[in-house]
Amino acid sequence: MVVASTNPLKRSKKTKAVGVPTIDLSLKHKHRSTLTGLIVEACEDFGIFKVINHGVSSDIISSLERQGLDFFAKPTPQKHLAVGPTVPKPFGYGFRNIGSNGDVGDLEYLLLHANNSSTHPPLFSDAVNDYVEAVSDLSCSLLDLMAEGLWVQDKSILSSLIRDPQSDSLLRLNHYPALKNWDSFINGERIGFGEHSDPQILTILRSNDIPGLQICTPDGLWLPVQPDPNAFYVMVLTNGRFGSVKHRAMANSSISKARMSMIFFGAPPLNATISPIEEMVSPLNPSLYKTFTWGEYKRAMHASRLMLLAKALMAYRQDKKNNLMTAIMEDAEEKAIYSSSRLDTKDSDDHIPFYMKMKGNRYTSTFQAQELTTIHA
Ligand SMILES: O=C(O)CCC(=O)C(=O)O
Ligand SMILES: [Fe+2]
Repeated sequence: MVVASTNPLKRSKKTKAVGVPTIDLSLKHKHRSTLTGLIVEACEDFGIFKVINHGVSSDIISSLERQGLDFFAKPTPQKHLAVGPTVPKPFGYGFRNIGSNGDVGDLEYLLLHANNSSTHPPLFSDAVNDYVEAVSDLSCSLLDLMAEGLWVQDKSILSSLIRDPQSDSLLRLNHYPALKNWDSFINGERIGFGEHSDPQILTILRSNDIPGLQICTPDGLWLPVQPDPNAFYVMVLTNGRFGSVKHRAMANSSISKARMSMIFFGAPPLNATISPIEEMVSPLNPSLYKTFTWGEYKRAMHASRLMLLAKALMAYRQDKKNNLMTAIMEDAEEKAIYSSSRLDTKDSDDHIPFYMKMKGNRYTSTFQAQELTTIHA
């Protein structure tokens, strides 16, 4: 099955070409084996591909897009209210706005549990459900094709995890507001969503026509991905053979239009055991990871992140005068060097949104200092 890969992506020389491979799903019936081969190649060489003729109705996509944009256009208190006070963290509405001196540009988002409608904004729950159903089906078709391409005996071994009613799949809407004026662009490129690899089985991303998404090549070069509102971008991972590509999103550089991306993360149920697909393991290609459940994996990621953030907060408090948080920390286990970045001057001490980069596992996150204090106490 699937596990996160910390290995660099395995790519051949031919992947130097700029551009992401396109997978035409209309070939599914007549040219199936060609298609499965192309999907496997795209996963191995790029870690990302674009899907066209995917069969998801444009009405379903535009309905969620319209409702999402209406939601983000509301004043902030109403956005919090619209998702409801009972929604447990981390679901609901979040924002990241760390000001003009910070490393991160404007981003706000809505994070929903795909299978738990209590996390869906009641105002557009139907649009969310329709979209989730359509992209889950697409994910399952792609995973079945992938399994076929890998000559895995049980073709539905991956898709059955997503189909499971208990699957831990998520839906995220990211909103990158338009620039207020060209002056806000004087600092050049700003990062809207820092570099990371998604940990789930697969990611299905769709954005409107405003650019922003970038992927990282094995040489460390950032390549912009051309936005295509009629297509989906797919990232997949499994036992180091397919590495989910490292990516980031730049803050919006359009003065007239917001960028909105809608991202489905297909994940197993929390209690599902995560181990490599049997056919992928051999004496020459042993399992890279010990077996654990998806829930255990998520908890471990969360714990290491919290530890890091607690340290960063303490460093920030010690070095508040110049408002620059330079917390360089060594993680005892991983010996990874982490660096963090600047904080907003405008927020109060107890409520500091901050952003940091962990070089060790390339995870970028924004947390509220308030939450941290509680956790740390
Ligand atoms: O908004 C985007 O285009 C990318 C966001 C992303 O990578 C994520 O939400 O995991
Ligand atoms: Fe991502």
